Amino acid sequence: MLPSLNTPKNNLTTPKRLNKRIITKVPSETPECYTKVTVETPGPSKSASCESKCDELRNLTVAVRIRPMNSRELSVVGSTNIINVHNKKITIQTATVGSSITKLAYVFPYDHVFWSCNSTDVNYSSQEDVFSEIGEPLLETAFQGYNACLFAYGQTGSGKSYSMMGKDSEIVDYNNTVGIIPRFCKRLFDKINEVNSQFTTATVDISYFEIYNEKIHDLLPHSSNNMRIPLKVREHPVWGPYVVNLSTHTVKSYEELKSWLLLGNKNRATAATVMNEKSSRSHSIFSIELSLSDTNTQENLTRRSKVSLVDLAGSERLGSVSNNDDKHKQGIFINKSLLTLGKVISALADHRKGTQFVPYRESVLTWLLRESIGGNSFTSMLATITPAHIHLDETLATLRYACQARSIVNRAHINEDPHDRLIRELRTEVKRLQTLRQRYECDSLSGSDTQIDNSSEYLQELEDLRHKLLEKENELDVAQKNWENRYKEHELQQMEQLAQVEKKKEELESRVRVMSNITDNVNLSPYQTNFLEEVENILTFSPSRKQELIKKFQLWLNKCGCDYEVSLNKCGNYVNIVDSDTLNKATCAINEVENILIQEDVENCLNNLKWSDSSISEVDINSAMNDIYGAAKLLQPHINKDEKLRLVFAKFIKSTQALETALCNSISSNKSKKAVTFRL
Ligand SMILES: Nc1ncnc2c1ncn2[C@@H]1O[C@H](COP(=O)(O)OP(=O)(O)OP(=O)(O)O)[C@@H](O)[C@H]1O
Repeated sequence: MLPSLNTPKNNLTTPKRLNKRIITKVPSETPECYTKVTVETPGPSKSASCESKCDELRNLTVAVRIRPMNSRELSVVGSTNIINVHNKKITIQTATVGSSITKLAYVFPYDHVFWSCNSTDVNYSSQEDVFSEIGEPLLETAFQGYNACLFAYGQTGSGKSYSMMGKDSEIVDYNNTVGIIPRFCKRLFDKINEVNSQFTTATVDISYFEIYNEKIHDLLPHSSNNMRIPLKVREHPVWGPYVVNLSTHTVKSYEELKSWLLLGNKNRATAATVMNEKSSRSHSIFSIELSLSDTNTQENLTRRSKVSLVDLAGSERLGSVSNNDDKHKQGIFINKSLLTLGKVISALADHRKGTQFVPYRESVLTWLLRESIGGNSFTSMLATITPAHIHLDETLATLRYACQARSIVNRAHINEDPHDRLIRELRTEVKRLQTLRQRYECDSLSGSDTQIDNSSEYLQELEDLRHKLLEKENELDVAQKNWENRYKEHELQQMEQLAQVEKKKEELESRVRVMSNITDNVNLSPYQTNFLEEVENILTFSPSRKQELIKKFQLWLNKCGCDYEVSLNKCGNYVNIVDSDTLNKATCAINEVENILIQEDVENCLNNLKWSDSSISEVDINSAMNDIYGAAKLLQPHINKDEKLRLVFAKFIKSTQALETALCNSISSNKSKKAVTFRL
């Protein structure tokens, strides 16, 4: 059942804070048997005074659309149209109550009323009329950087989907009967193309999902299987509630967006057939995120806005759904979102209670639409009704609901970086002061204006103005400089990060290149830290070149009078050097030997060596360990088959690695530099 909203019975009192009392006088020709019922609601307080400099307060804009009677309604005996529309007001004349001849007339004022019953009527509202009245203003606000939301509410079959979407076949050709969503998207791209010429870059991201039985389903999932997985809602500390893992798609044209829209509608329809009447029981939310960057200015100011276009589930009253107890309970569950929406609207509309608790989190729908209803958004509601007398109760409920929603005040602000905002505001202020100063100066020069004299008061005023302008210009200058510094700092950080990434990339590329070239007979120790140097050596030098270098090195050493024996290590990347007198050992990389061109190079190379008196060298350890790892690798496929062996094998590898580290550490602690003096 719908929430019990304050029913406009007799002279109902509604929020006083925002509006004057609207008393509709009963016209003199109205028969006395009609009791006039007046519903008092606030008119839209456009651009109401702002508490915060950057927030704009605005009431929810509420529109009502009346669809034509359908064949079922027309076929009812005595079928009558109970609705009259006059001057943005809807009057409902009820049937005779009981045995008395008293009739009731309910009057509801709205921001817009669309009479769509007969296309031949002069005041008939077409799809385009509806869009231009309630869709177009939201598009404008989205371009200014405000969030916007439009939701359609009404009884099942009252025309919500017709108004919001229209038929898919019509969307394909974009004919006159397409609904608000395709129109909004088409105009969005038309407008982007217009503003693009003014140095603005725009990005459009869309998402489309539905809520059924409190579960969220993505209608545009990356994989069709994902549609079945219900998604969760989380709360971001800054951006508020959002759907986790909801797919978003960046679109560059209306044509591209149209295909996503059609796919989403198809997915919704497919689910509807599977889940029995799902369409009228599910809420669908189509979201557009618009990002506009002003590339004309140095600061590249960016504004972002989110537009939510919502087709709510049909608001069936439970009494009309079923008398069966189980179905009744099911109905309560299905309508939970609408019940909570009613509570939320009631709480927000009731300003008398001040900042009372608003139960947003009682349903997924209200939680997700928190910012749209009573938050940072310009929001419109489209209530749809049928004029048929058989749906009087439903229609009255919808109209009361809509009437109450008019009292909700949203506080919206342009979504931009606070610094961008400061610069924008200062620019506007400077512009205003400049115009003011120019006007004063012109008036003063022409001296024609009798209003202005050259009295000291006037001169003082002009001086104050100049002073204020100078102050604001300085403030703007500082703000822009701060911005520039911040931008430079950020750019520097990015460059550093980029350099690190490049370095990593180079290293990885080198590894990939090396790995793809390494032959099977080259074993690399998993503990080698100078991996690249090691493998570069393997790749750069052919075996014959290495032998050549060893010979050349030996000759240099002999020539310098060093009694050292040199040989290549097993892997072919290091040169083993053994002092023939002491048997101390040292190693150097093969590329160091290649760099030796003159005697001084030999001296440098030998002086950098670390000598070890241990009987084994680091190279010996590496080579021996490589043999162990090689053997282990051969055994691994057999070991992998047995769980116990795998465990033992893992322990073995771990302790082997520990041994390798310990051996290497013990050598390096024994290493010492040795000054080499040549006996020339
Ligand atoms: N303004 C209108 N002009 C002509 N036909 C309309 C209008 N509004 C609705 N209809 C027709 O009424 C029928 C029901 O409309 P629609 O499906 O939009 O209702 P609904 O409120 O979305 O229903 P539900 O809640 O079950 O999804 C459709 O056949 C639609 O074409």
